Amino acid sequence: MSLPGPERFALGRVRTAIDRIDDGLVALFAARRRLAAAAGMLKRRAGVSPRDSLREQQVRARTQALAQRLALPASTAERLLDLAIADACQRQGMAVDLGQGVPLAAPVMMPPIMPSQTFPPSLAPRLLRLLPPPTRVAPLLHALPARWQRRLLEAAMARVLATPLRDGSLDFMRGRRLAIEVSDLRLRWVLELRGDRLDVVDAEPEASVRGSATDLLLLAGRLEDADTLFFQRALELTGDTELGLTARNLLERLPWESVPLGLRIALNRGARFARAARAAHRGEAA
Ligand SMILES: C=C(O[C@@H]1C=C(C(=O)O)C=C[C@H]1O)C(=O)O
Repeated sequence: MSLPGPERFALGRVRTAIDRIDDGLVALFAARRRLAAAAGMLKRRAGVSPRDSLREQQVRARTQALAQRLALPASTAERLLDLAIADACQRQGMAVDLGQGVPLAAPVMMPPIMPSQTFPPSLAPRLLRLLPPPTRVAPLLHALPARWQRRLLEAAMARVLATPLRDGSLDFMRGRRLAIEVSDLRLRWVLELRGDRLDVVDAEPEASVRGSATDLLLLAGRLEDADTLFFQRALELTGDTELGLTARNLLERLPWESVPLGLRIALNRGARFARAARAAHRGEAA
């Protein structure tokens, strides 16, 4: 196909974006399949029928409502759901039939799971192992436009670092560039203090802090301190050590009480969850 230069260039960019979306679709299907396996395991343990046509109707209705909002044709959404539900049924060892032929077993109501109810210890790691590890989530995150990733990170930092940004304890970052690298998610952002906000910039960093998503979450959620993580080589500092160490000290002294409570709880829960999932994947007791 011979296209003039600008069109060829633009088509290349569009196709790269399409490839990312396709990666995201496959990653999402893989994640859905694992969750279906978890649902299957729970239903088996509870002794209820694996097929639940009422739930399937709800799943389809929700998806159609979203498809309509996003101007996706109803027939496309329907075929997507046919595929997803057939895959879930197959994963749970059911005959794949989308309700057109064999009559379905009557749906069985499952007892609601109470918030205080926790999974028995033997079940939790098995369920957690069904979640995709961060390396599998990476293609999904890469499907998000870089601009959105930046905005999310900038908004999160503005909240977490509101107090040090106001009281000047971040002034050492002015004009300096520090990178945060999430190794297993293959993400890297270079941060610079501009005015009264930390911006994600397109430039080479002077220093980098590198760690896995779980270790960085453990640090942010205050479940692990920076020294321990550096000592275990779970966190790595490269480049200008002084800048890196000053940033680390600031993290350590971060007035945690000034971080909004909801965010603190979310970080703490997220970090605990990531730690338990990692332990389950490694086959350790969490
Ligand atoms: C995943 C489940 O198992 C089956 C598959 C469903 C789905 O793919 O959404 C929904 C109901 C069940 O027939 C479930 O019960 O939630």
